[in-house]
Amino acid sequence: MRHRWRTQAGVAAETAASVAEPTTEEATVSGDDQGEEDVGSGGDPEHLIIEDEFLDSAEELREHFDSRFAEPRQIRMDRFVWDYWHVPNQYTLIRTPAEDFFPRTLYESLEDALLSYGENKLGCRSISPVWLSYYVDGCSQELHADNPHGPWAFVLSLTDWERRRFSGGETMILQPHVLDYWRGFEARRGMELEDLVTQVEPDFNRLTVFDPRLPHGVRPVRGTQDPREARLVLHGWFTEPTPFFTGALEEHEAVASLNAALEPLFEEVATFSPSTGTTTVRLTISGSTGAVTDLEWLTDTLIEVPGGDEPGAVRDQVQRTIVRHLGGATFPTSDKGDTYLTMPFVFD
Ligand SMILES: O=C(O)CCC(=O)C(=O)O
Ligand SMILES: [Fe+2]
Repeated sequence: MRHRWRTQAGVAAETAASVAEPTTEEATVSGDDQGEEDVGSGGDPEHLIIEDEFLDSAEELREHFDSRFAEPRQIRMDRFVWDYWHVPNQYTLIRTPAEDFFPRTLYESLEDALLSYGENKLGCRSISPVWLSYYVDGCSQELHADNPHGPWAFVLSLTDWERRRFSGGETMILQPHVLDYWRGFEARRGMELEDLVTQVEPDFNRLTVFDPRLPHGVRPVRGTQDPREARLVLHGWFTEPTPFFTGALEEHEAVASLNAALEPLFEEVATFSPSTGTTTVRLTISGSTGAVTDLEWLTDTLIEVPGGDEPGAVRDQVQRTIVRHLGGATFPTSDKGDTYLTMPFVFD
């Protein structure tokens, strides 16, 4: 769920909206009262984002993979690039670095698309090296959490899911309520797999982006031994959450104003009960006034660490504080137009 907040000047960020998710709610604020009743990203944290039809070159990547396996009897040096990765009772799959496997321009089309998605939607400026992995009969990933890897994991499927001849292969992600099991426990209600894990089918060209702190895995694949019929995915992590400017102002022109707003913001947030996760907002900075005219919540995985002084309050406090300090910031003006700042806040 994404909400949007606007200053009184109320200039709609139509250009920003074209690169951002559609918003579901807006709140107009007036004067000094910054509409604080309505400012949050709203609701619960969001741990899963699905983008279908992600990549223009997905078919070409798939064709390249198929061509390398087209003649099983033919010995070519480029066959010998695969790592059979087996950690007993944990990971079994066949993988290779995507950068080495694909022709350069094709790989760059993938990398460019992931990098610009990470910057625009998540505030992450980098990606880990991308793996290309296939899953034949017996392959799976048991539940695990990739905590140090980055705020978001991604899986881009090149699997011909509609025509698959295997079972399993869904990405499974533990549902957040399972990690807080006793709070919502209902003694009379049974639970099965679908109540405990979210399963995401790797449709062809679907980008699944998820919070890798949640225990997750890949359901065991059964039924094919042929790589051309396998579950086939590109996967890795979005990393380096840092501010990202597009539009009129260059980073070096805006960074002093940003830091002036961030300093008191961080001081205030440091007094709150601990929380963990990443919240990313996008600001629209008016070229003519230097004021912030729009603040949009892009992603939000913030979880309150249990045991704090004021249970349930921290997400709200953090969001209000971000809005108050960043919404009130003033940047240099620019006759080149507006500037958009994607700003991730990492709490750990
Ligand atoms: O392929 C997937 O669906 C998940 C991949 C994953 O969790 C990982 O590589 O760590
Ligand atoms: Fe993982």
